[in-house]
Amino acid sequence: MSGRVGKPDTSADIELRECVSSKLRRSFVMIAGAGSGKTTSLIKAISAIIELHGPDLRGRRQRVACITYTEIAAQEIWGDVGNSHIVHVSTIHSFMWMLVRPFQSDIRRWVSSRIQDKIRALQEKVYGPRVHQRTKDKDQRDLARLQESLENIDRVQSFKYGAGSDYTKGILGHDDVLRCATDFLDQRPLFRLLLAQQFPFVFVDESQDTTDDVVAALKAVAAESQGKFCLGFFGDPMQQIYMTGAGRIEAEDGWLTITKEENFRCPTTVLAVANAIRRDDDRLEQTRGRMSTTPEGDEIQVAGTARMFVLPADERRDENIAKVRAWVANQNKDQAWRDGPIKYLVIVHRMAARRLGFDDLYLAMNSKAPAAFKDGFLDASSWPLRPFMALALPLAAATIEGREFDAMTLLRSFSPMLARENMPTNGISSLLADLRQAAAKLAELMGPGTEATTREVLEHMRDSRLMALDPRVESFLDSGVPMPGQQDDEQSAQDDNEDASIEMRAMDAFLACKASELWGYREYIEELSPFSTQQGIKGAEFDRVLVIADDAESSHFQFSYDKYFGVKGLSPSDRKSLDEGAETQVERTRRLFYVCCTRAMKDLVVVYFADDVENAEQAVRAMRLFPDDEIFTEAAFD
Ligand SMILES: Nc1ncnc2c1ncn2[C@@H]1O[C@H](COP(=O)(O)OP(=O)(O)OP(=O)(O)O)[C@@H](O)[C@H]1O
Repeated sequence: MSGRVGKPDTSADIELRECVSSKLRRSFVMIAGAGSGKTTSLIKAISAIIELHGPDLRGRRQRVACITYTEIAAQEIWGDVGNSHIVHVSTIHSFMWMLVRPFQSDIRRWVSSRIQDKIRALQEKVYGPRVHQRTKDKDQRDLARLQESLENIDRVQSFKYGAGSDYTKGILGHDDVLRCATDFLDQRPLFRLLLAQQFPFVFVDESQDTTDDVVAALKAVAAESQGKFCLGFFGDPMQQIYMTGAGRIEAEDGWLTITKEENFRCPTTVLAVANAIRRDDDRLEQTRGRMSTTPEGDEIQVAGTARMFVLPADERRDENIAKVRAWVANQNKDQAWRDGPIKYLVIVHRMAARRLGFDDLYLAMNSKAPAAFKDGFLDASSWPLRPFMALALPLAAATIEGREFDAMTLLRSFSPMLARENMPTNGISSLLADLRQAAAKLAELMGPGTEATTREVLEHMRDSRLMALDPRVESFLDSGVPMPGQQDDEQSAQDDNEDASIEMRAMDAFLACKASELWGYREYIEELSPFSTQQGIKGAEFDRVLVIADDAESSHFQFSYDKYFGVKGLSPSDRKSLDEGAETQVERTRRLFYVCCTRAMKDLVVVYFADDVENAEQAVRAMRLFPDDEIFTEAAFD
């Protein structure tokens, strides 16, 4: 077990232990700031449950459910609780799928009605005057496909959860799984009872980004099984990153609200910045800060450093970042700042994309692309990317590196040719030879430095049946390469605000990208590069953090550092949002900035690239987030 279980108890840990140990179990909400040890408390509570109720739970074949945000976090927490089989740690999607999976005939009914809804939506769709015929043709093909799926749904033997929904093949995608499970929980008392009986303890980490529907569904379970079921949400509304997140979750009657005052992660200088950022939001103020132990055994506060640079948003960005690093290395007498491991947090990938060679891919999936593409680009979950992440890249790598066993394992998982129902009784060796040849061709197409496009790779995967593609991908492959003038132009896509046109434009750009760009993208996504997205570092911590605030290098509609720092005024649409009581880019950027700054365990440097440095410097000083003498411009390098 890692050190988290062994951390000293806080008063919150004691309250939590009471919730889980008493005969009448109590649900709770733990709301606390960054680095306050929420995940640590969660792990300690699970360990307490194993200790107190382990044999009882085993006897009744019951388990503790712990829901986390990513598979990586799930593995870490499971390791922290000693890989105990009484604990089921997973993402919300995997958890929900585990619950619904046994109810295959109910799933079939649900899928039928979902297809009918989609058919109705397409039939009732009204097109703007500028939408191109190609978009309408694509919708007609999608409609025909859905109608065919509906006719064939009874032939599906069993439904599975997979990447990208494909109903005819019995695959439910991420969205479907959540919708299906929350519908079941909402409409079926028996389903709620079953959840409570199988999992008398359900804990949700990073609960601020759990959707309202999931929160409501779990609360409904708790309401019906009071005393026997313990539901716990661990979260911080200030760390909500996704627009679909529930934010602050309110405790219900009889629930306990647990708070934690301290921050155990950040040194005092960084903690002061964190508290200042929150001053403009919920005013939560954390105490203590990171401690270290002297050789004499005394605990002392770690000061660390927190600095901000305002630099010109010009072509010298890279050069200036190198200067900042060298300057901090000298000031801190810490060589690592010059050439050692530091973590760059970039708002979106543009900056990383340029440096890692996936600029076209970045533009296709971000510039004027549908919101779902942009969001899904951040964690590689968007459907056009999935065939590459799941199969094309790992299979090409295994083939190039001669890892036969890995290549075969991938083919077994993905190729419909090797599915049990398609296996020939004889002639397997020629089938395998065909697949090997197809894998070799894929490696050739994907190889670094080749000119093949993502379209060519996807067509090859489809034609050689290396993988059953998502029908949405197939639909775009079938639409063919746009002829000059055939593409819905940017302006018309925007004017009509037509999702279908925007999606088609983005897909045309995506399918024209060089497939080899995906290697750099994967390196980035898998955190093999020093860059991380500001959205992707939930729960993480690093010694040295460099946050890059740069609106020009991003095209993300959700965030604007210029507006947050007060350099740019609110737009009419921001004002409209404010009038309607909705949030603006300012609140969202503030939360993102908070998450970033609070990852630092030692040193924090924020570099803000601004068009008008003088004006930006004044605005930043006026915000009083950093002490006056810790805000610098290029003059510091002289
Ligand atoms: N009781 C404690 N005593 C000392 N250190 C602790 C304690 N609880 C947590 N820590 C340390 O504080 C750091 C932050 O803990 P943890 O990741 O659990 O916080 P968190 O609230 O989940 O953070 P965030 O919301 O920012 O992701 C970790 O390095 C952890 O080891």
